[in-house]
Amino acid sequence: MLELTGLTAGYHGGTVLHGLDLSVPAGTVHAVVGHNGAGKTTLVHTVAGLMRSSAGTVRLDGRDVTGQPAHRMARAGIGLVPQGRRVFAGLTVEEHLRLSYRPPRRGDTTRPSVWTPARVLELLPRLGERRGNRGADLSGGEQQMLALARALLGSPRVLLLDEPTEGLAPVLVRQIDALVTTLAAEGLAVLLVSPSPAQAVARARTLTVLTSGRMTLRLSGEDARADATELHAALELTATGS
Ligand SMILES: Nc1ncnc2c1ncn2[C@@H]1O[C@H](COP(=O)(O)OP(=O)(O)OP(=O)(O)O)[C@@H](O)[C@H]1O
Repeated sequence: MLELTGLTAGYHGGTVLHGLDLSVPAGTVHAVVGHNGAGKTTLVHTVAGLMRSSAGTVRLDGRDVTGQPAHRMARAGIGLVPQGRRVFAGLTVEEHLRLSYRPPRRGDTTRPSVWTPARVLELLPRLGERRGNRGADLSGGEQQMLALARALLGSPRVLLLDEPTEGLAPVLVRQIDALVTTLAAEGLAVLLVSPSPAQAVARARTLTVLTSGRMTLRLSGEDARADATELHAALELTATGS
């Protein structure tokens, strides 16, 4: 379970994220939807320990991990799939997997799942076919799979997905969506940030609309699937979306 209370963060003394409260129970997807610049990446980076919050708390399965640096957040069980994938151009798939593999500490039985490179390749067989290829030679979809593989190899409790389908063809978007559902069913708490209400509505137990760093709407995925009018209004979209 990931719990954020009053989370506040920004850059150079300015505030971008204004006191966000949000919780993601294990085994569920919480989608944060908002336009470019709404603060989605700031949120993800703050939770992942890549930026410091100026107020508020981050709790992981009840434990306060606020203000821990990124490597400790990763150790504590936060897996980040960053926007833009961030794979190393010169390293092969196999090298990425080897370098990213961080088994849980001995005796830590609290992870929803333990991921080894072999298990990751079972989930993402395309990476196995491309294991000798360098990051630069992979397609966008393959790079996205590799970014996901890297996060899983820390056997996380929480998965932070920052616009995981950005720039991908519809068939790959569907594959990523299906993977998100599979991973949540494994017991991971998934925080998915997306500019696309369609993707969020399809998968999420709960949705939050973020506008200029503030929550402007929260609703259940079930309600949004039945009637997305309120969601679209919060995003200032027409009922047909755009
Ligand atoms: N490194 C930075 N230094 C200063 N301001 C920043 C920095 N990164 C982001 N911002 C500002 O913070 C605000 C929120 O940006 P953020 O990247 O979190 O939004 P986002 O919702 O993820 O948008 P996008 O979909 O474009 O990634 C924007 O006004 C942006 O200009």
